[in-house]
Amino acid sequence: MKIFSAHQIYQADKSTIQKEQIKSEELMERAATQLFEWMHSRLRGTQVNVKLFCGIGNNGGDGMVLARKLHKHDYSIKVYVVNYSEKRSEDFLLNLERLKDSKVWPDFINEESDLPEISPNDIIVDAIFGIGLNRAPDDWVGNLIEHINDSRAFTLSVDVPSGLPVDSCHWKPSYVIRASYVLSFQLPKLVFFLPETGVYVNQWEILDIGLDQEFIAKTETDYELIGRPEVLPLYRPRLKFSHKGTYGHAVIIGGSYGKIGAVQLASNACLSVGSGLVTAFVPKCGYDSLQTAVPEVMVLTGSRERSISEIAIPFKASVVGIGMGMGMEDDTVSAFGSFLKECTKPMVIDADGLNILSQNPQMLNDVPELSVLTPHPKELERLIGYWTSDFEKLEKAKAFAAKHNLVVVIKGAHTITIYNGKGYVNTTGNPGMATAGSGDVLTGMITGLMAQGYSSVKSAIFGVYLHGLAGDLGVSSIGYEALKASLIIENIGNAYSELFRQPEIEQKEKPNG
Ligand SMILES: NC(=O)C1=CN([C@@H]2O[C@H](COP(=O)(O)OP(=O)(O)OC[C@H]3O[C@@H](n4cnc5c(N)ncnc54)[C@H](O)[C@@H]3O)[C@@H](O)[C@H]2O)[C@@H](O)CC1
Ligand SMILES: Nc1ncnc2c1ncn2[C@@H]1O[C@H](COP(=O)(O)OP(=O)(O)O)[C@@H](O)[C@H]1O
Ligand SMILES: [K+]
Repeated sequence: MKIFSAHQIYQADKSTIQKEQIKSEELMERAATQLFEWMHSRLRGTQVNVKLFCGIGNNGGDGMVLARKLHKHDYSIKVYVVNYSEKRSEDFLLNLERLKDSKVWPDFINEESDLPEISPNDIIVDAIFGIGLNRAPDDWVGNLIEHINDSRAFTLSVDVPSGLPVDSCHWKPSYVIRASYVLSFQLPKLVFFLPETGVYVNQWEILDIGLDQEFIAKTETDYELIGRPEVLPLYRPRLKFSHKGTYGHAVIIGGSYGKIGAVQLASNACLSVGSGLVTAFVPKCGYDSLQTAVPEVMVLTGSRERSISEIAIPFKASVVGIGMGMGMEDDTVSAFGSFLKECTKPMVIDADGLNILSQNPQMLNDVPELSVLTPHPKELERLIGYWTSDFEKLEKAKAFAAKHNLVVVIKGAHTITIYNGKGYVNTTGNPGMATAGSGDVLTGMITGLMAQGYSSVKSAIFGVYLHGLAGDLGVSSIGYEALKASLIIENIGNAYSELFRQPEIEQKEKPNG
């Protein structure tokens, strides 16, 4: 699903209004009707106190329409207009009048007003700011937002949590609504998925307000949300008359004394995702344990006992995944540098491979184009330098990837794959995956997909998605805390199956036989 910038959403709005020959107030009515129906289908007339905090722009206008509809259906409501500016939008004013016509009189809150009482049992509708936020709220509005957050009442945000910037603008973390639930119009917003801003969004859902589909389809976006519909077309079915050679021979290079497990996890994951053959290259100390732990993986060793001091692969590998647990001994660094010079095919570089590149940036020139780098945030910072916001991080990562023609996988709760100026935001995975070795598993999976002939960027997007899905299936049986990286590997097969599982409704509708 595409992720639009605020500017693109305004354009989609405009295009819809023009094409359907409707007034903007009708689009607002449509959006707010969706909000109302969402609430009404859940509350079913329950007598709770709904307190609506509405700004003076169109987000506030949505709140006005919602209030009118809730009142019409006999809900107990109280409406507050957060009067932060004189520049009220036309549709806000129109719907303020309509609300008054239906005999609801909002309280106007300004700098001088006392903070309204909120009980933890109230339901708050947050319609103060939407995608129009262009600077941090004034202190008195910020104090009101803090007051709402402190109330611990269930808070339903309209479109976005108020105070959260949709695109890069100045904002203040304490002046953002901590939304229990966000009902966002038509398309998801990038900030829902970034570590700094995503924490304000507990759960979110998209409401289809019928924006111009043709406009949405033809608009190029900087970011895309990757879910099942996006990854299914990437899948390449296994062929009946194929053999193990069809699916490539991957080589996983890494490990050092005490860190052979990283290679074991990566090579096991590489096999489980479908690579035809996998060879691991490790220092001598890793030989016995690897052969015992994963008999399907072939093992080559260097001449040193505890670390890699030279890399020699006596056959043509389809793809190499390198770096996990490898260490940064001087010999290892020079072996890695020489190996990069010899390689021309895209590879996957992780962990110490990335750290070596950070310390020896001239080596970046030898990294084959279209290689996949899989940094976690600390490794990324070593590569691209410090950033002051997630927006800046993404821009720097895009510039870095473009400069070297690489795919950069920024790992995190929502891993983002960067390639060719675009970011692909993953939707699978869970906090149980914040555990030792889960990154090694990902590297193995991406390498294994490349071995089978998937392109670098498709391997990264698909691998990240499957990895998260395998983690989600893993925690479903044992919970977050107990998830170990090896259980992610065990669930790779289930993750593939899950991709093709029919939703239950469709299954029920299938004719018998
Ligand atoms: N296609 C859509 O997505 C639709 C959007 N609508 C609503 O319209 C909203 C956007 O409305 P607006 O553009 O009026 O913007 P907002 O309602 O988000 O903000 C109101 C105005 O306040 C000003 N402002 C920004 N930051 C401020 C600050 N810190 N202090 C004081 N003033 C500030 C801005 O000039 C802005 O236009 C969306 O979030 C959504 O709720 C719906 O009504 C209809 C359809
Ligand atoms: N909170 C989380 N939610 C979803 N996925 C997560 C979370 N924390 C970590 N992960 C995933 O787990 C992996 C961790 O990788 P990494 O930090 O390199 O671990 P390691 O070095 O131990 O292998 C990444 O793929 C990351 O996206
Ligand atoms: K809002």
